[in-house]
Amino acid sequence: MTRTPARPFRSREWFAAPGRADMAALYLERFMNYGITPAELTSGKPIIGIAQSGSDIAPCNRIHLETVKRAREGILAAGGIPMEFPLHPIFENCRRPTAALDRNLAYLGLVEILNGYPIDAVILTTGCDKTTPSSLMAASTVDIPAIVLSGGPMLDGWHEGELVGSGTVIWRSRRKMAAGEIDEAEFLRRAMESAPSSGHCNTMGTASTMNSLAEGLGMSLPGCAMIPAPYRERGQIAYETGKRIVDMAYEDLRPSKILSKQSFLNAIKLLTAIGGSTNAQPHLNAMAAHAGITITPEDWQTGYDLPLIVNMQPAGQYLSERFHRAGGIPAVLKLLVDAGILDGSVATCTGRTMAENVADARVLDADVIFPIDKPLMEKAGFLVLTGNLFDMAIMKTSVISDAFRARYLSKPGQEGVFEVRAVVFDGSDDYHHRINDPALAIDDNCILVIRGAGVLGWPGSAEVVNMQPPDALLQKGIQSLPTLGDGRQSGTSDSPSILNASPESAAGGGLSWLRTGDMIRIDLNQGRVDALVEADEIARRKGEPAPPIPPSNTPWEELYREKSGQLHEGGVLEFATKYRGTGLKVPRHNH
Ligand SMILES: CC(C)(O)[C@@H](O)C(=O)O
Repeated sequence: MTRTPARPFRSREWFAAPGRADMAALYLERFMNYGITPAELTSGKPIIGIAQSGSDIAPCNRIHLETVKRAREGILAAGGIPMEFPLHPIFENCRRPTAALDRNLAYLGLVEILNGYPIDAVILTTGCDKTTPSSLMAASTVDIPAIVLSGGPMLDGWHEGELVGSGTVIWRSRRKMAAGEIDEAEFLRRAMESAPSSGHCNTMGTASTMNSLAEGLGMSLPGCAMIPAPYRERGQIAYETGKRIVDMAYEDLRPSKILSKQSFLNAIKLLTAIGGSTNAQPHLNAMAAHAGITITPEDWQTGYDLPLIVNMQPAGQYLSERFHRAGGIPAVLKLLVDAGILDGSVATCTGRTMAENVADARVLDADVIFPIDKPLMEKAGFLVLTGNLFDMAIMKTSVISDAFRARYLSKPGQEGVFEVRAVVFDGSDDYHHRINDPALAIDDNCILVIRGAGVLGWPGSAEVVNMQPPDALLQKGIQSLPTLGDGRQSGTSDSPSILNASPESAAGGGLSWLRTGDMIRIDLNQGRVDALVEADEIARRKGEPAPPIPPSNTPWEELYREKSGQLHEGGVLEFATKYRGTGLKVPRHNH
């Protein structure tokens, strides 16, 4: 039976090359050198790209060297032709000066590949933090049928009978080491045991968050996000994803037909329910911007009033393997749709609505997924903040500890309001160099502030705002101080920082004139953070030299700085957001 695609496949423009038999021959011949026959390429079957994000330097995604084998079989079984190609690698832990540089670079590269080659539809292999947003940003720009295949998290990590989650264990052990409770060898053992298998972070860090949100946006098959990388179901969903993308190619089911304002609002709400990463804020904004959708600070605030229902580190207790067995993202979506919190009518890659996809999903472990009316925490979303130091920053309220609440947020008659003395650091070298300097006299009336950590400053925006207190305070049992910065922090961190402050210091934002010793008033009820500095003094300081930032060290750093916007708008290459649907036109011949 021959199937007629809803829109002629773009690969026909290459391999049938109407009126240009010479070009068709040139396009066809080199694919044969690895065994594809001209008959296959001219048969009218869709060519399905597989954007391979795994490699030795992208270990969180390395599982995709395996998953794509099953994805290829799914593609072939459904009547498509697979063509695998590399995505620029992104490895959050290791990439210096920051992996944020790679998100926009991988985006650019993927756009050019999808646009410039005979690809009719694409599987986006995702895993580590930024592989998901960069791929989805590109899919929106090109707007050919696209589906996310997550690589999945690692198995749960165990150390001496206790769960140890990747990332989270690093920040917790770092504090223990500074307090003199563990040595370096024990630190490494904990880190190693938190990462027991292939896959990305097993906590609700940025990787799990972004893959969960891709599922929540309807861009992956239901259940895809949380299947641990080594599980048999991972190979099975790779096969199903391969089959499904062929159908999507025939149906011409493109990202623009799936992604809507409503689906992004759903994602913001899902983010609260799962206790997801603060990095989701710039990434969701970036994905929306490339899809032609504006997400405002008010839209972000709609997530604040909602409950946390997934009991996963860093906000909760468990890790992803247990969450998967508890029902994973489909079970959470089902609860949220049934409670009327999510709009279940949104489109998804299955061709069905979100509500239809999750109709049969169930919670299988009540210790991990809580009911909406008896959640782990009420009002657990990101608090959106503004003030004289920035236009927008966020605070992840689900990680505020009882000790932090008692110390800062519970002053009788003034709940949620506190004043603290700023100790300002210019980047993390400065922080590490001076944090234990007794001359700074840091105590628990201080807020640690880091600047020069944003898009322009670092460059790229670094995960540095979860600064820990000086060793002397840790040794006295003070686990955290308020922190503020124009950078990001790890999604695996349990620090209730005020972060992603934007515009950043290097763009002339308010943090640029802040001085050590200034008092800062934080009013969580009003959503404000203000330095208590008179207007004429602020004006005087603005005339002084700006805080130092390092020069660009590579050509891309320079170009990235020139073209990227601020974090509250997603930190995207701003000129790029006007390009949408580029794949609907086929570029002219090259010879
Ligand atoms: C653990 C990392 C590297 O910090 C990141 O992956 C995140 O979760 O934000």
